[in-house]
Amino acid sequence: MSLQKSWVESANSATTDFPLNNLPCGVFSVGDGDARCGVAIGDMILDVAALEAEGLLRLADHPVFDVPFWNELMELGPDAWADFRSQLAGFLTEGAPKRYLAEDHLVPQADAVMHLPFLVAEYTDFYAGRNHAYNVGSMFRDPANALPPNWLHLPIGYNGRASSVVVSGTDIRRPWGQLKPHGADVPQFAPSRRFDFELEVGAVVGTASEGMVSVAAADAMIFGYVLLNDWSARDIQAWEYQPLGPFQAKATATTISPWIVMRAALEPFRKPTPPREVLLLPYLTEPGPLLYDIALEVGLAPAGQPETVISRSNMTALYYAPAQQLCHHTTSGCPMTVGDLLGSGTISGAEKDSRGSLLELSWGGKEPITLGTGESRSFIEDGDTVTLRGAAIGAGYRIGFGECSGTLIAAHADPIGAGR
Ligand SMILES: O=C(O)/C=C/C(=O)CC(=O)CC(=O)O
Ligand SMILES: [Ca+2]
Ligand SMILES: [Mg+2]
Repeated sequence: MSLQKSWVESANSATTDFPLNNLPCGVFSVGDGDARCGVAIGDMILDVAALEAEGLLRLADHPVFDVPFWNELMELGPDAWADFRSQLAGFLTEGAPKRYLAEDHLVPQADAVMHLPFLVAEYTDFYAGRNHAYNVGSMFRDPANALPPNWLHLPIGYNGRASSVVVSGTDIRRPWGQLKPHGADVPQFAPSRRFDFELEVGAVVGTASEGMVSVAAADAMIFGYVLLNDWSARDIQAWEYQPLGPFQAKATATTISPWIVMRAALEPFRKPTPPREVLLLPYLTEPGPLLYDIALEVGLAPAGQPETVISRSNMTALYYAPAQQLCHHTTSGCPMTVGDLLGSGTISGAEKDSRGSLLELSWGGKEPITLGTGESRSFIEDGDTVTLRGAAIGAGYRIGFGECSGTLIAAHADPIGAGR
């Protein structure tokens, strides 16, 4: 696939995240205006809510963009998603006769504030990166048996909190929690001292299900993907997680990118999951390539300082693809809902500088990393900004997500106003 040219000049650059091939879905506002659905094109946003309101864009017999979230388009299903993309191409392609209709509805991204792009119905986080699972298992448990016995047979997950999901740019407050420092006899209630990020891709479920669905059907249910940072308090996690898994450690916040990249935009970049180490049960086998070649990176910038890229990874390091996770999620008959968000699990590569969390990069704090500024980090410090970026790289173009960024701010001095 090559670059599809647009008359929006900035969309034709090899460095923009948003060429015509992409057309990702976001929600934006300008000044005091209402939040509305828009599509990124180069350094602009096409106001699709305005196009629909003027009768220039029509997807159903009722409006779907009269609300500031994408769930109503998702609900129409995959045929409508494809129809939407082709109607947009009719406005934005180089030489498009309908150019003049779209020109009035372009807004510079620089003037816009981005909001959560969809109503997050429910949020599940998986543990599907083999290197991450191996590393965490080595540190938290037993290096000789780092992978739990079930790990190579099923995608492990836990039910997270949809209410924790925030859009890029939202400050994250360092949480308090119950934790038990190494060597201490009793737990304490204190601000987390080992606050971390997790580099993940989130799958946005666009079609509801009842009963079990196959892996192939699950793949078709996915509307698109976001970058996702599952902020994690490692000290709270290490103390609380047995036997039911993460709870408060991962409930503070989950940051997603402002743009949902639709599945169609990623089709040219499909890649298979890595070779199986043990045969999967038939229901989980991969019917065709289910991952995408998406280069990922993490930047960390101390307050007022330049950023250092501290990790480079790729979505292809996942052992279980989102479609396998979604299929497994439905095995119990669990109904999936439009707007369900599935975190992929932390995507760590095999190399040291491709690890997707500070827990791994600093090996539990034993090997702090050095930033370009000369400072070192074991975990995130107050004022640090962590930014995830990701893009599938084509010939002369890239399909990106925009930045998935958040700044850690100091813990409340006294979270329940009761003194310490
Ligand atoms: O092995 C554990 O105790 C769990 C570790 C995690 O970090 C859970 C998690 O969020 C899964 C992931 O992002 O891969
Ligand atoms: Ca996670
Ligand atoms: Mg979370």
